[in-house]
Amino acid sequence: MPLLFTLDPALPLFKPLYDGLPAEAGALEYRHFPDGETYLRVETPVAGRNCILLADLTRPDTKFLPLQFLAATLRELGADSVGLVAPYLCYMRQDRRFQSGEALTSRLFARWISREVDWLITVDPHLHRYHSLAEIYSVPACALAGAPVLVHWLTQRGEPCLLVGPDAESRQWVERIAQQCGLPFIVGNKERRGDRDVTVQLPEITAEQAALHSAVIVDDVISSGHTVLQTIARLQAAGFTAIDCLAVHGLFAGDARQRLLSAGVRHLVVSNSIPGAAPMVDLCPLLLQPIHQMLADLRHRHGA
Ligand SMILES: O=P(O)(O)OC[C@H]1O[C@H](OP(=O)(O)OP(=O)(O)O)[C@H](O)[C@@H]1O
Repeated sequence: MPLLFTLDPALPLFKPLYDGLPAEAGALEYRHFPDGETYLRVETPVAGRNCILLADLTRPDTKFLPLQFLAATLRELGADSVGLVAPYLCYMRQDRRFQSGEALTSRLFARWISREVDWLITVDPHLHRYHSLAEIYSVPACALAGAPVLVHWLTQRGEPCLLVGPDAESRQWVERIAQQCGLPFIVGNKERRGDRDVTVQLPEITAEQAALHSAVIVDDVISSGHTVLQTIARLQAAGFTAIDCLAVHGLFAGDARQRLLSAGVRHLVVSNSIPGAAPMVDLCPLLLQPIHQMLADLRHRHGA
């Protein structure tokens, strides 16, 4: 049976994964010395075992080094393999040098992760200018689509609505979700001038679409919230009175969540990829089979 480790047992996906895999929970002592450096001790014997690390990679600059220590220590202690389940994969948006001299952090981060683990599973990792994680990750890396759980939420809600993708990139998931739910959709056009400076334009809304009065904005990530705020403003100007927002990853930088609610979002729903206060849809059913598959592939590669 594999061992499931995490540096943060309060992660919303830890217990569902532990219950669903099945796996044995790996015990750790993890704390910080008074100067802030990490102390880590692996308490469960790991020699000859397959280890799965569940990690929250939001604000990765403080979380990545402890994760590296853990992965490297598991290997030093004889683990057969170390796999990473990072439902939200950080450092995917700097996917090219937009200006000369910029650090290509997506590629550098991928190189470091690929050194530490045998495989990676994540959900909707902002594959925009990259088409596959294999372009930057040198270990088997599986990018799952969160769409099925979003479809499930929309289907259960059962309210006719217009689905709205804020930008060209969102077409890939909005179109698929709309087809599966039998709902109409539109896709906007976004111009980003800075971290918190975006403009979203929506195509002309037909009388039939406007008559729905209800819209659901669908996106992969909410960070500063400005993409969604712009989209809300355009929808309100078009007469929509019930606006919901459905996203896979709710980063909610700063006061983004409050700003969205103040702007009039009725339901703000994200997945349990990231701990937070928003209502959540559960990614666990998506993750279980791919984790089994990664472990089976490993056994196959090792000739077991
Ligand atoms: O909440 P926000 O701060 O607005 O960020 C969230 C938005 O950012 C991402 O797209 P991005 O603008 O990075 O698209 P790009 O890949 O085209 O640059 C993402 O797909 C969201 O639409």
